[in-house]
Amino acid sequence: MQSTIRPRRSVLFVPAANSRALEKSDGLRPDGLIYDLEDSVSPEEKPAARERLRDHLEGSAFSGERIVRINGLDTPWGTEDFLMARGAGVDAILLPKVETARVVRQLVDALKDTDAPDSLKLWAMIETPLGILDAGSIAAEGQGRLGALVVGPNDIKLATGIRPDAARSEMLPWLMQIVLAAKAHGLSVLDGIYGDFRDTDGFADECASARRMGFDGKTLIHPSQIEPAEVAFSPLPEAVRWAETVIAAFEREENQGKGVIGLDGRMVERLHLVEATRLIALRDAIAHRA
Ligand SMILES: CC(C)(COP(=O)(O)OP(=O)(O)OC[C@H]1O[C@@H](n2cnc3c(N)ncnc32)[C@H](O)[C@@H]1OP(=O)(O)O)[C@@H](O)C(=O)NCCC(=O)NCCSC(=O)C[C@H](O)C(=O)O
Ligand SMILES: [Mg+2]
Repeated sequence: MQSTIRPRRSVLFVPAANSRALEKSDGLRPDGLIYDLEDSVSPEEKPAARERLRDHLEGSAFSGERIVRINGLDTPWGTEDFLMARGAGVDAILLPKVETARVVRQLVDALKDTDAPDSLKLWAMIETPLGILDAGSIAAEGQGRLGALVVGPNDIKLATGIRPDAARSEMLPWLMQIVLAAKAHGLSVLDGIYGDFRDTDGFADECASARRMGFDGKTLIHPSQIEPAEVAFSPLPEAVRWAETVIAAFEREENQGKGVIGLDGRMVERLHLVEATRLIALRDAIAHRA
């Protein structure tokens, strides 16, 4: 299990080929930024984008979580991207199109015996049929290095040919499989992007459904999506009140040592105390975000 809660409600992709977007990202306040070297960067731009990103990261003022999405290791750019990201002082390296546990193991090993800090995590995008089928083994292979699974809906659509409805009904079993794989191994899990960035109602609906499914947050493509994502994935005031009540009830002298109590006409067990404590920790982590 993760020892500290880190809010990952809003994690914005920033194309490393776009110097204006890089500059702009420094002044934004999502929980995290994913600097992208993969799909938003054309093959011709890849080497220059990597150098631009290296320079940017050196002087970046962004205080949230910083992640670099590299190209796949089976591409001409993946290894150099990985080496650059490893030395750039970021929080995580996001691997695209992860299909096997072997790839995770390879990169976990590549970080051993280097000066990469233990705090440097790997994140894995699950966005192909094989990746979805093997999500459990991928999540299991992290050896403490893997921090999160991230859904890639565009690649899933490309690889499968599905045309999901607005509620993503056709995709739900796959999304839930990814959520389950992450939860089974104590990883964060982030929902994929919502491409129609002017459709605010559609975005809000998708965030709400992602939250119900158990996602910790959503990856984003546009600054306008940050605030609605944070609203959707923050603890609701009534949930905070419930959590405080549960914690206070279990602290009462008469409830010491009890596994189950009645509270306002409802059964409350110690597992609810775990849930309440986690919720308060998330609320506090959000409040204390740098
Ligand atoms: C989608 C965009 C190309 C739209 O850009 P644009 O038309 O310029 O939008 P706006 O004019 O509304 O932008 C307003 C200002 O905001 C800045 N901006 C826009 N997007 C970003 C961003 N992501 N990060 C930082 N800043 C951003 C603009 O520069 C404007 O600033 P100003 O000049 O001051 O007015 C664009 O939003 C974009 O490129 N988004 C990210 C695209 C991306 O990274 N794609 C790859 C990741 S998603 C993916 O790969 C899917 C996944 O793998 C899967 O399989 O599903
Ligand atoms: Mg993708």
